Amino acid sequence: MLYPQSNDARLVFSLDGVWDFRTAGEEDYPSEWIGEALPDAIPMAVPGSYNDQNDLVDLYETYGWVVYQRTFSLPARAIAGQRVVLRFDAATHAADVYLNGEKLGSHKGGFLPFEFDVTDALKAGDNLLTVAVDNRINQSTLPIGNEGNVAFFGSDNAGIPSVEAGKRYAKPQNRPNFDFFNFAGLNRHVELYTTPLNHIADVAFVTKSVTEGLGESETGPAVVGYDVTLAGPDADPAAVRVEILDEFGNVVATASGAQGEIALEDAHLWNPGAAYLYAAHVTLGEGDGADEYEQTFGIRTVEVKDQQFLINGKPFYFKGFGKHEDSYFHGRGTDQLLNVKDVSLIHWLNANSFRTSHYPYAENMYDLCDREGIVIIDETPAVGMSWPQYTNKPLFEHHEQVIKDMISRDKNHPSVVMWSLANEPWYDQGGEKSENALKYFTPLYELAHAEDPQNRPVTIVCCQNDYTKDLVTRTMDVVCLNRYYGWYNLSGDLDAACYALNVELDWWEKIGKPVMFTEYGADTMEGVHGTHGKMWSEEYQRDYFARIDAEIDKRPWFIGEQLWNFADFVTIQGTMRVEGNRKGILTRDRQPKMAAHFLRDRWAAIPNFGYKA
Ligand SMILES: CCCCCC[C@@H]1NC[C@@H](O)[C@H](O)[C@H]1C(=O)O
Repeated sequence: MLYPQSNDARLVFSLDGVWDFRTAGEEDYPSEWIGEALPDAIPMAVPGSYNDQNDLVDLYETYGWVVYQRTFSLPARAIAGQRVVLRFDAATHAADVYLNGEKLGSHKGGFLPFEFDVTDALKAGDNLLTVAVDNRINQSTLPIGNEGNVAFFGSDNAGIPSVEAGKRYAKPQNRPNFDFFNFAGLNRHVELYTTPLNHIADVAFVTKSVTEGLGESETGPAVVGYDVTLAGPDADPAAVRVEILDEFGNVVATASGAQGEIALEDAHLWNPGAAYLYAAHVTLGEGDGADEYEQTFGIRTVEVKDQQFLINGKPFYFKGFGKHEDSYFHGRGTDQLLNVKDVSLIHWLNANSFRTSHYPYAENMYDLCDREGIVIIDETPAVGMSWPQYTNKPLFEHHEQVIKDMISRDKNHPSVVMWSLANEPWYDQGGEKSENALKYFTPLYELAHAEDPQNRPVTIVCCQNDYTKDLVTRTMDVVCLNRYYGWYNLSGDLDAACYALNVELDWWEKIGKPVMFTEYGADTMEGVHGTHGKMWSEEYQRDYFARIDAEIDKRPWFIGEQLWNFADFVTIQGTMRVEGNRKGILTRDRQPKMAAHFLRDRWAAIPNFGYKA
């Protein structure tokens, strides 16, 4: 799905700003709100989660529907004869969309874009846009919500009559089976855009070959494949032209036709830490009615081979973290200033990568990472899964759609090097053997490979299950481990933690796949210290990474360290969370804890390539 773009053939009208807003409740929203002005509305900024934007109404505890509304008008001369499309970069978690009282449609899933052709639904003058958004999560949504139970890390004394009576009495509420606050609403940009009737519907770029071994500033022959998808009553593939522009805007190659291959003699490769972006200027037809779209792309290859993760044929070492889209006031809302600041902090830390834990992030961040040479593991919102899900067919079908939509949206980003199907699906306990999980995830693994024109590696991020019984993780292209030796187990004892880690790594060595950490860490309250740093102190977090890293350095097939987390972030309230999860090496307002300085020095000495070669 192409991102909206203004150019000689297209216009974009942003609908960001302050909308009208009402909470509606868990059952439904009043039908009279659909086509009339919202009564007693409060202001609500878009993009942004609604949860933190108002202190008169407790929006933190909202459960069910809220309704956003605004009017807009478009210049008739600007849209005459054009398609007009209404696009939501995301609406969390489900949305019903109405224009001038007529339902345009609905969308399920809170982290990927969806759009409606509104060409025939628009009227002259003011148009009334009403969007109902439902924040409920359950056993059939991604992410997973508990039903009639407690949230992940929630506290309980099940079975005690009074406690059970209290749980029955409690008002209906979301019980996330995941460890981040369920920020919701129109978290991302909303826009209208135009295209000609015959238009470019999608473009895909694939690096077919490069000159391997090129130094980061060297050039050499490369071949790029392209595929332009058209739409419209008489869109003609023979009318497609492609110009490839280098970073200075010089045309370095041209092609015609909707599909083909382009050979570049002096190609600059996209490398971690040394990004090089080309722009493909795609046109359909000429003169009035012509369409055009400019798509950036990078020339690079990605491959798993001999227990190494190769980018442009060189063994890459992941240095970085899991992150969240999470910030004061904005909640999970797109905050491009924070994206720019976080990228600067990734550079300051001498890191080179992150995982989009635990959902696809806003496109703006991937664009930034493309130009800054930061590597991304792109993850679906499948977090909190367990044995009830592996036989849930409607959920499986939703999961398939999410994978297709995520790959369709992100396929051209050179920064994206691997797809993560899920975070920490739970396998054992409860009697579920992971055979059901294997039957659930194997088709999704194959789907991700099939959907991706670049056929990137596919993984699943595994939780601290019994790895000897985990039939799924070992089938992935890369073994991604979330491990907390010295925190959730062997707590405070880093000697025992390192011993246990090595027992497990000895086991993985026999599996013969590349292995990396996608989570490891310790909750840390900034300002808590000790000469013999105990848990929650800054010294303990630093010592934790120093000791664990010394162990993984001994394993040549251990290809990366993405710790948990880049920064502190908000979760549900609970006995194990102090204003959220404190495993950040930065505070939520992005100030470094002691471990950040340790890691900055460690990572300065670890090259992007060849660390273990
Ligand atoms: C036994 C519990 C295992 C929890 C594994 C650790 C969790 N992984 C997923 C993340 O979203 C959580 O924030 C992290 C944690 O709790 O800090």
